[in-house]
Amino acid sequence: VYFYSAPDNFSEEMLRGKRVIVTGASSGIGEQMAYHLARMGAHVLLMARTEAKLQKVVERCLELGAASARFVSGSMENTAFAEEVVKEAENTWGGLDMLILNHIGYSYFNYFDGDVEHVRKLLETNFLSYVAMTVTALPMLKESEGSIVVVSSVAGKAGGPFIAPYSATKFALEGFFSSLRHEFIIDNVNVSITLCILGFIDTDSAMRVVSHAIRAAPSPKEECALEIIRSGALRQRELHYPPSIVTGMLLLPELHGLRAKGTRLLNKDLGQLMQNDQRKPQESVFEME
Ligand SMILES: NC(=O)C1=CN([C@@H]2O[C@H](COP(=O)(O)OP(=O)(O)OC[C@H]3O[C@@H](n4cnc5c(N)ncnc54)[C@H](OP(=O)(O)O)[C@@H]3O)[C@@H](O)[C@H]2O)C=CC1
Ligand SMILES: CC(C)CCC[C@@H](C)[C@H]1CC[C@H]2[C@@H]3C(=O)C=C4C[C@@H](O)CC[C@]4(C)[C@H]3CC[C@]12C
Repeated sequence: VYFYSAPDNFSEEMLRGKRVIVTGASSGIGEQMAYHLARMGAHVLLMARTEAKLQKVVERCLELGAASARFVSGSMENTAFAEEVVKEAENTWGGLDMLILNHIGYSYFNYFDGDVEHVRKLLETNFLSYVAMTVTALPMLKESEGSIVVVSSVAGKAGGPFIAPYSATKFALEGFFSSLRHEFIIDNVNVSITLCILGFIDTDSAMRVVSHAIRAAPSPKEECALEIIRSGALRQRELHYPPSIVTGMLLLPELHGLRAKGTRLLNKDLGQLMQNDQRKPQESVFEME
């Protein structure tokens, strides 16, 4: 009750002149965060693999009023690149105020196919690179008493069907960063850690992967991006977006008791989805509304 009634004293001025890294900023929620930060007058360093897309996002950021905007392209499958991105911030700004960790590698939405290498690669991209960036950025963040923002998901709080590898990487983030937060408190390290628990958001990639299988209406990526920045600036421990996911999460123990409900999938759509697989969807898993 205290958490949700905490005073909302956010002002966009809080981001003016701040030096912010946004990962996975070439599309989706990361791209929208870059635009909000630009409008607020922050310095932004954007990261993703596709240079052509990043170039366009940087141009738009400059039009919107960013104090400065630049990008580094490369893949976060490689932790050496994670360190390189933070070094770039050090070289250009000599410091850092906010590290927004948002990128993810490609996930399929289907029965776990037994591909252990895919799980390893996803853990490297979605989890280990977050750890590597945090380690390299920590001296600068301690100096500025800055913030780390970690973008996670409802799938990082509860298991659901068809997202086993992805869900594992998001659970790993929760374990690592909530443990680190305790250490910061013990050591009086004034660096905030905000974990963002998101529900279904209308980004192109999410819509491509699951819109045919999930009936729930997705929430808008623009508003989602703003809420992430706001919660980071306010140094909140967790963000839940959209707010409706809180009810779902409070009910989780009950849902588990009834066998993993909560995802409202149409059996009809699911049948279609699984056609390639020649397997029948297990109706019982998806019956509850
Ligand atoms: N959309 C949703 O429904 C939900 C999203 N989330 C979380 O929100 C965050 C953003 O998701 P969303 O905006 O939908 O995702 P997108 O797929 O739109 O964006 C992912 C970003 O990561 C980049 N990326 C992909 N692979 C790599 C890689 N190997 N190395 C570096 N960058 C990479 C992509 O650019 P490029 O391809 O150019 O590298 C892109 O900029 C994620 O953390 C996700 O888990 C959580 C819950 C729900
Ligand atoms: C457990 C219940 C209370 C609520 C379940 C809500 C379900 C429907 C929501 C919660 C988290 C969502 C997934 C997510 O986090 C990120 C991605 C990656 C993206 O590239 C493709 C879409 C995907 C798989 C989302 C699919 C929809 C999910 C499972």
